[in-house]
Amino acid sequence: MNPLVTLCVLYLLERIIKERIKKRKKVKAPLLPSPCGLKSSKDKNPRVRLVPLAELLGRMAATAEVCDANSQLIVSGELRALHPVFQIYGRRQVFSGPIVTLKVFEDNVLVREFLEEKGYGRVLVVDGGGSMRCAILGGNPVQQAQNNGWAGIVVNGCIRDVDEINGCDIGVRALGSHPMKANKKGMGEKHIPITIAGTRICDGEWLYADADGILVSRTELSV
Ligand SMILES: O=C([O-])CC(=O)C(=O)O
Ligand SMILES: [Mg+2]
Repeated sequence: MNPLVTLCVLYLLERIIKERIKKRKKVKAPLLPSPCGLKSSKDKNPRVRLVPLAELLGRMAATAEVCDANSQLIVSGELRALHPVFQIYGRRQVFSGPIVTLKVFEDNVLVREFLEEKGYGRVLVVDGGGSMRCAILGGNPVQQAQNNGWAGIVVNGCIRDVDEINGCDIGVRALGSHPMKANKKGMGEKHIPITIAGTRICDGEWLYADADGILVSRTELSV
């Protein structure tokens, strides 16, 4: 073959292969914010993807095992355990996912707003200031969260419609239940660092929950 033709063919082949590799690298899931304290780098930034429940459960080690295998991360503060103050609700006892933080006080408008979004396997962590005077999460938004693919909801406050919530395929943790509803003013702050159950938690960190307790990790843990 003419050397010029050979060169052209090789050049074209190289371009086709490079295009294919580029297409494969594209990830469609949304990019999460970097947890506070982490440099924002694409490599360290966890991406959310839809994970089938079976795969999720298959991959997730028990929180006790995670603690035993990661003493260095505990010493450095990258892995923390929430104080054991939460009651367990919802059908999913074991759940994990990237964290979305929300701070409200006796007001549930922003809680509902978040759970109306697609969840992509995320966990909504709500600092409700520990209020024992009303419920900031009810059965309707939990149903929606289940249908929208949220993995779980952790509430530093109270919930209501417990029977309904216990029928939902999602993990819910809260301090307790209360029959009274919350205000509807829409006050609160999204995606800010919060401190609940003795633990500082940032948006974009990872939460792992099972019957033994709740862990928060700066980054996704390989299990
Ligand atoms: O209405 C409320 O504030 C809470 C509630 O019961 C629900 O959302 O189902
Ligand atoms: Mg209700």
